[in-house]
Amino acid sequence: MPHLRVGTVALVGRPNVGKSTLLNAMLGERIAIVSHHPQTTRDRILGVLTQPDAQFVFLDTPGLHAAKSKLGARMNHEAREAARDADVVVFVTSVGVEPAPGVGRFDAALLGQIRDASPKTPVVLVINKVDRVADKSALIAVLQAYAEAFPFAALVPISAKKHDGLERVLSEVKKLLPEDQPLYEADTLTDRPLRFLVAEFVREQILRATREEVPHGVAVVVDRFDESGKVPKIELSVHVDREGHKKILVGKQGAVLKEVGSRARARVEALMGRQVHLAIWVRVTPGWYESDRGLREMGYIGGADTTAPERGRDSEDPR
Ligand SMILES: Nc1nc2c(ncn2[C@@H]2O[C@H](COP(=O)(O)OP(=O)(O)OP(=O)(O)O)[C@@H](O)[C@H]2O)c(=O)[nH]1
Repeated sequence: MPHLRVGTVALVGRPNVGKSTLLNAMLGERIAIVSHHPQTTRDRILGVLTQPDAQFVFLDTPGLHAAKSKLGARMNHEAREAARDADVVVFVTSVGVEPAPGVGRFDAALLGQIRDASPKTPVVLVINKVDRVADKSALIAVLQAYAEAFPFAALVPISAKKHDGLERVLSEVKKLLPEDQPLYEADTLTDRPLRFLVAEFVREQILRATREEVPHGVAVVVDRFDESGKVPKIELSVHVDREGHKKILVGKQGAVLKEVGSRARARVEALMGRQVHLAIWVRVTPGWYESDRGLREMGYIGGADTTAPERGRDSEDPR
């Protein structure tokens, strides 16, 4: 039997550098949610890629950032843990149209944290969004600066969006994985329960449909997942921080929520390969992300199950 390279790979980096886009591109399926808002990813999402000679088990971590709330502290913790647990860390950074020729202060701090948390774990640097750079020679100074700042196992410029350089990322990571038996069946894509993905798909569409002020206070919870009928019925609550956010999210005559619902439904149907019915309620739950209770109820503490405990329906907007 041929030896397989098998192991866990943590994708780590600042918010919004393109970690979820990279994961989705490598997997060829859209699991992690993507939006233009920083801190879109709040949980570690496991995606599995099986090749004839390797199995990559990816952890997509929330972007590391300065903690401003309990939720932020939780995300930092998750990300550091992922780096510590993984066989290989892929450190993702991104460049602007005119790349600054050094290592950003924040990246330098993060790399220090990774080295402290897991000094022996090999780290591959991925410089994403190079499609934005017209003069590619500007990347040389960036690569040099990063190479001097940290003992990376490899440095790979890519464009996750355009699927450029992905094979090279995979081949560099593969070299660093231990030899082992596969951890998952070859057709496994993720270990996340379907209900988690459904809640994430709805949250993704909300982030896309709303502006700056709404997204950080949004949590989506599956209240009921009923597969007994011909068409599965999924009921979800969207928790927002303020009455004003609810107004924005619902939109004039429910137009925004309707759009969110039908786009999310299309993704769920594509994933499940069948028709589904989504019912979404918007509820005002001020400051849920500031208390342990709130985080637990939204599924951010104590497992990834996004099913809510029973609670009163305080503010409803059935679609
Ligand atoms: N131009 C360009 N944009 C990209 C590329 N990769 C990702 N983006 C964009 O960057 C934004 C952030 O991408 P995400 O994949 O959500 O970033 P992330 O690092 O997972 O973000 P967090 O969830 O906040 O940690 C989105 O608007 C993407 O479309 C790329 O290769 N080129």
